[in-house]
Amino acid sequence: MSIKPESAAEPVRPPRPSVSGSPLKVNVEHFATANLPTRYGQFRIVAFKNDRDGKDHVAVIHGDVRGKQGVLTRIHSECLTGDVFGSLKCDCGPQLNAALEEIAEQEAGIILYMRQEGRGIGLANKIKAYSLQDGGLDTVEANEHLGFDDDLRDYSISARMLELLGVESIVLMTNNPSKVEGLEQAGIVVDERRPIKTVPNPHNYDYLETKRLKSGHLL
Ligand SMILES: Nc1nc2c(ncn2[C@@H]2O[C@H](COP(=O)(O)OP(=O)(O)OP(=O)(O)O)[C@@H](O)[C@H]2O)c(=O)[nH]1
Ligand SMILES: [Zn+2]
Repeated sequence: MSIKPESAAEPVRPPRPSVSGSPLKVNVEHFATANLPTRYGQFRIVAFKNDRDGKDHVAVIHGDVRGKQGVLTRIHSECLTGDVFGSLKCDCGPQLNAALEEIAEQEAGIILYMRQEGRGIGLANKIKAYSLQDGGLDTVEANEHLGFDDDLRDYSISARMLELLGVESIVLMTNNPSKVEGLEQAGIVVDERRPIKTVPNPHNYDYLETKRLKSGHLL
């Protein structure tokens, strides 16, 4: 039986990107578009294929974004535990809800849902990192203990997706300055960063504090 990286027992290193280096060369293609009525409002969902990570990334779009400037945009990294199961260990679920709500109120806006689970280390490795955090390590130390950098994400695929959607510039909903930097390095015009606020809880307080102190998040 072949074991894919995300289910491997030992950490498997994804290709080293990233934000601080030159943007990766990647071909991204539109694959399919469909209507997506949601409890937040009417969206369209666009699926893309790329030749780099083999993952199906999607854009969830409200209104007409082509040719527009200052399009309100959220680039959300997949978090199965937070987005689907309502985990209180992170702020991902509330951030995704807030972004969908806010974008549905705009004339036009985009959520890129990027399959960069665990800041790029994959689901199984993230759970391994969680088990180390159960033992007292923080989120950065746990990644390092497993032999990964804190953040393996690259924003080249996101940038190509935005180009294919035809947006001229974006307002990015994020607290993470390296996301802005990564997108700009990949050629996207970011007019403005808009903070995305959630209410901390006792389970994610230390995690958010580590992101602020060690990862430079503007919380
Ligand atoms: N490796 C690892 N990944 C985590 C952990 N907690 C959450 N994640 C992942 O982190 C990603 C979200 O990254 P964050 O740093 O919270 O936020 P961000 O997307 O960089 O910044 P914002 O735009 O402000 O939300 C998701 O892919 C989660 O699965 C953890 O303890 N370890
Ligand atoms: Zn999360």
